[in-house]
Amino acid sequence: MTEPVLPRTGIAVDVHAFADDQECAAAEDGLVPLWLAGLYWPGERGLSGHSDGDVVAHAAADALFSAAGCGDLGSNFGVDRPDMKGASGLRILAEAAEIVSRAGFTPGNIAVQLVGQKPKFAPRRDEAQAALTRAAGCSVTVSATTSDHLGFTGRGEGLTAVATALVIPTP
Ligand SMILES: Nc1ccn([C@@H]2O[C@H](COP(=O)(O)O)[C@@H](O)[C@H]2O)c(=O)n1
Ligand SMILES: C[C@@]1(CO)OP(=O)(O)OP(=O)(O)OC[C@H]1O
Repeated sequence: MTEPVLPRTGIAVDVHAFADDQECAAAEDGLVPLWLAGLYWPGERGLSGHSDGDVVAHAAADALFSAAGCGDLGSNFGVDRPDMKGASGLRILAEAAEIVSRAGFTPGNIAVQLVGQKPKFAPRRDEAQAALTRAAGCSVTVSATTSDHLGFTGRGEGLTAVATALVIPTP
């Protein structure tokens, strides 16, 4: 009997700290820019990272790798590769979708939840989902929640994103 071809699910979490005062002082206009869910957030303190620190895009990419059994962010992009310095989350997500497709899987959809007090995400949800969906080549939806001022996200020390993805073995 032949095995049924089933979709596969993946899961991922990404965390980045907000840039500290020293990093902001070293930045061009005194504030590290925030890149989140593929969008620039004017006036908001940015995240630390080797890349642009976009937790939403990173969690989305890592969930695709998880679903396809293609390793993870670090095994595909390294943790300090010079060519990834400042890399945008949208680039990482697009490249992850490409890697997964080459491995024989069609990305089905990705669902991400952002955890943090700010920025207030909901007003820009449609814009963010459109940018992420374009990069991934499949539907990406994003919800957001605070942690009720609890923990490191609640204290405004950083952001977390949790993601699931579905991929379908390409016939
Ligand atoms: N960074 C965030 C966090 C939350 N939201 C929206 O607020 C709603 C209520 O959040 P609670 O944590 O108090 O349940 C949430 O459902 C989101 O719609 C947001 O936009 N940005
Ligand atoms: C994306 C990568 C690329 O160097 O950079 P970081 O900004 O460190 O982000 P992280 O989510 O910790 O994943 C690791 C890296 O692959």
